Amino acid sequence: MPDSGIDREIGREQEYVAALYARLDALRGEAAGRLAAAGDRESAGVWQAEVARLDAVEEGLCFGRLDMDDGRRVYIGRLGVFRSGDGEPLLLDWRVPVARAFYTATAAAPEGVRRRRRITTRGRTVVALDDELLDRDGALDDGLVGEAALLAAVTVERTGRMHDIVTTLQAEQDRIIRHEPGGVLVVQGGPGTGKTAVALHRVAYLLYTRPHLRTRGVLVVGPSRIFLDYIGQVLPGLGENSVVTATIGDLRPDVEISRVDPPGIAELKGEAVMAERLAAAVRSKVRTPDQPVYVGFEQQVLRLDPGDCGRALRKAGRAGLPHNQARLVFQREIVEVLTRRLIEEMEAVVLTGTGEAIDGGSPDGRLGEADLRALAAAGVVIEQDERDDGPRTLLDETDRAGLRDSMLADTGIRTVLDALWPPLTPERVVSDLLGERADGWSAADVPLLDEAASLIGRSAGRATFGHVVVDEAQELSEMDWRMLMRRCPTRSMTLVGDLAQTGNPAGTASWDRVLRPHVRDRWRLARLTVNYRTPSEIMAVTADLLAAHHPGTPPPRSVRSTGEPPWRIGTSRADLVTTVADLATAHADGQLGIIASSPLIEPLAAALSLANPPDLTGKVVLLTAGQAKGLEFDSVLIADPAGILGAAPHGHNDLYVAMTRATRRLGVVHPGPPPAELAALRELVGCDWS
Ligand SMILES: Nc1ncnc2c1ncn2[C@@H]1O[C@H](COP(=O)(O)OP(=O)(O)OP(=O)(O)O)[C@@H](O)[C@H]1O
Repeated sequence: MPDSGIDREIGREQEYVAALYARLDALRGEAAGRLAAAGDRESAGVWQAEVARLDAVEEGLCFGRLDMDDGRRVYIGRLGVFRSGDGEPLLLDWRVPVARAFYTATAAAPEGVRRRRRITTRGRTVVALDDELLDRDGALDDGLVGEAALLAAVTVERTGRMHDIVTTLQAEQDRIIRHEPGGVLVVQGGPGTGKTAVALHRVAYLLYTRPHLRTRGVLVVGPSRIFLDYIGQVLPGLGENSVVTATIGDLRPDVEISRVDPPGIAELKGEAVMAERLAAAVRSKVRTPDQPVYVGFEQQVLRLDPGDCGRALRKAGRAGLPHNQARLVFQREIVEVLTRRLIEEMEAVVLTGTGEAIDGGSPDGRLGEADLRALAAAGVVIEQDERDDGPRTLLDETDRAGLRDSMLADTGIRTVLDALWPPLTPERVVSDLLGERADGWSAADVPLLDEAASLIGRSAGRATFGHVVVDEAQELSEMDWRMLMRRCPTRSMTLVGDLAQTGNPAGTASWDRVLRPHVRDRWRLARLTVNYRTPSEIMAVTADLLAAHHPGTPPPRSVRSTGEPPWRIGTSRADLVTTVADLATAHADGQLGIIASSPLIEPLAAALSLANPPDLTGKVVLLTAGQAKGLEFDSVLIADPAGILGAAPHGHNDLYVAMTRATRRLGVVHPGPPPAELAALRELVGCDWS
């Protein structure tokens, strides 16, 4: 189109977009008015959310237009806007079915679309239009939709905060986002394939199409607080503010994580067998005596036989309740036995009308002092003139209930009951099992405490969710999965991850292995194959690492090349910090992430005056490979790759994570010879990032 034609077209779209913003402003005014007039907290909450939703869509309100074969024309944007009066749709929400073709139509399968137009706005001004005609015969189809806009989006400078990709979602991503919500959907994909982005857009899609999830709740689990901060703006930017985000540790806010487990221990604590051990530990606290137990109550001595205890234990066990609740059943049973015994004793001394003692009662035919005291303790007062009445049942049901309550409140009886079936706390169960002093908990203890809480019945009131999303799902241990499944009774889940990036030794190498115990084979696998982050030059140098440790895992196809091959610089251990610091100081273009082995973090933070824990919005961000999980930077400098490789059993995966965080440039500084996996990298003598 000649320039004047483009300008005219932009002008026309500007008019349309201006009308949309005018309507949006009117809706905002209306919502603000309703909020101000709201009479109760509930309606204030509703209008508050509506105001936030309308505010969130200011940037990029309208980003597309579809011209259909049948002459219809629809505009697509961040939310649905309707004309006042006749309710005619002016803008379609990207989540409605008609809008789907915006993401999936191709020249080969145009889905009734003649033209797809991308509308780029800055503020409220239309600045560019990008048209694709889909009805041309033989048009090239490389699988990418709106390539120019996509490439513009993926090359933009990073800020330390993730943004939504609603304007450039690709077809393979859209399919996952709109996948039906029931059951477990696993999204496996290499680095940079958009797993996080897709998971978050899926949440927005599900909340829009299944409004009941707003009340049931949606939980997004991420690997760290740093990561949750990184993604924190995406859902609000899509108008969704109602989602709970948490790390696995946050699922038990009452547990303070204050220590790190030694190597190997976290792995053991994460194994599913720990659940059996905890259950056995809880069971072992319940004891059947092998001798009769004598219980004193108000100067009466009552006998409990092992058989009595066994019967009560079995009855409590059959109730199928958690330990502390089943304990109450057990106590009731035992107290019932004791009450019966006591009444037998008492009724043995009741007199007949002629003054005879029945049942071999006392020869003088009177209630003994001890009997009277026991009865008085139970609140049963026998008047003087009643004591010699004839044969009768001494205690009615109210008296018996009073007697049972007194027994339950009696410290002596409670001590006996607690010795047989003690009350438990999760902390005690876990520390007894681990044989550790409870001087603080580690992250791997959290699911153990949660398991123990559910075994003993201390999990009432824990939040559950209608849908759960887990990012970096490969990091969860078997015990973490158990804890998470308890938060999602419907088993409606979206799990995204990459088995080649597992860093946690207790994490997984098989989706089937971790999911089968919970959902058998009722889970679906979807794959993402295109890497939008990492250029082909960087992916090429990770090939050896991937092939060595994950043979058979195809690397994702990079969507672009930069012409900037990654490099490495050798140095001595003594010069390592200075070399890295010099390179960081020389870096000027965009955001730099320095990913270092753990022992280097402190000296580097000191040398470069960098925040530790990291500040993701800084020009230079310093972090470990574990902390870098899920994040990205314009440039990445890896310091001490051998240190990262050797620090953990899955060090190769950690190095793979570190190498795939860059959108443009990757440099490696290694003390001594480079690890074999990186030997093929171009070696530089000095570097200024140019
Ligand atoms: N369709 C898209 N349009 C624009 N940008 C995209 C698209 N898909 C992904 N991206 C961008 O690519 C980058 C990587 O996406 P994301 O972090 O979701 O990948 P990931 O698969 O979770 O990566 P990793 O496993 O390495 O953490 C992000 O900057 C994201 O915004």
